Amino acid sequence: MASDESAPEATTARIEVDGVAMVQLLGPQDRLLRMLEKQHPSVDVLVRGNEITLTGAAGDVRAAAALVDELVAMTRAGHALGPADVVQSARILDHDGPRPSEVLGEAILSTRGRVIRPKTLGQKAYVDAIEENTIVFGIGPAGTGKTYLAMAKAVQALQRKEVERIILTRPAVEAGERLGFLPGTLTDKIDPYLRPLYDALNEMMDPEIVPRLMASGTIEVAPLAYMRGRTLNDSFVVLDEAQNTTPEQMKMFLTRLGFGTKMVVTGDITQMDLPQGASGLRVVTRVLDDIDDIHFARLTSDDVVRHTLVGRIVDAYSEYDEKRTAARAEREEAAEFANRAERRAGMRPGPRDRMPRRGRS
Ligand SMILES: Nc1ncnc2c1ncn2[C@@H]1O[C@H](COP(=O)(O)OP(=O)(O)OP(=O)(O)O)[C@@H](O)[C@H]1O
Repeated sequence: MASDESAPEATTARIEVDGVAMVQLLGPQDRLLRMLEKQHPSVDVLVRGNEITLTGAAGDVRAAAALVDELVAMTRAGHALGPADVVQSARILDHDGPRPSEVLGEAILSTRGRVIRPKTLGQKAYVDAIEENTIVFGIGPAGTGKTYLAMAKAVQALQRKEVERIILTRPAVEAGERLGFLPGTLTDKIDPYLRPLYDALNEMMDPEIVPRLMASGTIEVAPLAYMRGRTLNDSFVVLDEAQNTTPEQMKMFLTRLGFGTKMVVTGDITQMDLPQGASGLRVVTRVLDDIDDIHFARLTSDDVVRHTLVGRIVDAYSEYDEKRTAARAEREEAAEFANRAERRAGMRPGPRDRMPRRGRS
């Protein structure tokens, strides 16, 4: 509960924290408190017992108090807060829309003593879209949790018995389609490409269960070429690194959809490994733009949950790419203009060009 005492130059808000251990709220060695101060550097934060006093300009104090209230609500709901939660909560409060505790509070999976939750607004929208649609495309830069959250939703669906199987697939650009796999030797050959999917699975499930579920076919990790000719029923299917599919592969994959199946396709259009030609992911965004039950979730540098520098690296590259694209468009336009001028200079006007256009059909 916060109370205001207005002074001419500064406002003070006092927040009594009930029902929450202060160490959970402020973190070991006050790490979360330091993070809180970083979000609102102009506000003085004083903690005495279970009372937090915030002093500073009225607007800043109000924002800091709203942040504290949200952190208290999340802690009270059993959310073990980390520094990223403080940063993300402050960001979410900057937007009109759902409250941080609504965005960051959803538990997708509890596994090995950890709870997997969305960590940003974009991740929450992505997870909600997966819940609500049959086919979801998660498109955005590296490190935004596209694969991780798709897999968490897959494991959740299996645990809730909404599906019978999980299928994880990737286009194996360098080997998969060219080597020609034999089922018996699959694991040996595909490991390097599918390794990240195994690793994420092992983070989300008891590592002892994973081989058992794979042996029984409940979980299948296979190159995209293995989907050809099949109908995928009662499954949760994740196609990862979809920027490396050709348009034909993407169509082949999407048309495998059977009853009771959900598909999540993840990719980053800026990270294509294909030597040439169009990306199936780029094409599909235009082809399936406006179909009910198919959703395109866009993640951005704001959703990067790796080191905060990764978000800035992503932005810097986007800016560089935009400049290059603009420069290329300018060059093409100049060349086209020069071409046209040359054509005009080289061509004597014909009789049709001198004739008035009106009346021609
Ligand atoms: N909500 C989350 N909770 C916990 N960890 C997360 C979350 N989102 C992402 N991560 C972490 O970030 C890492 C990167 O996520 P992920 O591999 O899904 O990114 P991506 O968007 O698919 O990027 P890439 O294109 O590089 O694969 C994951 O391995 C995971 O450790």
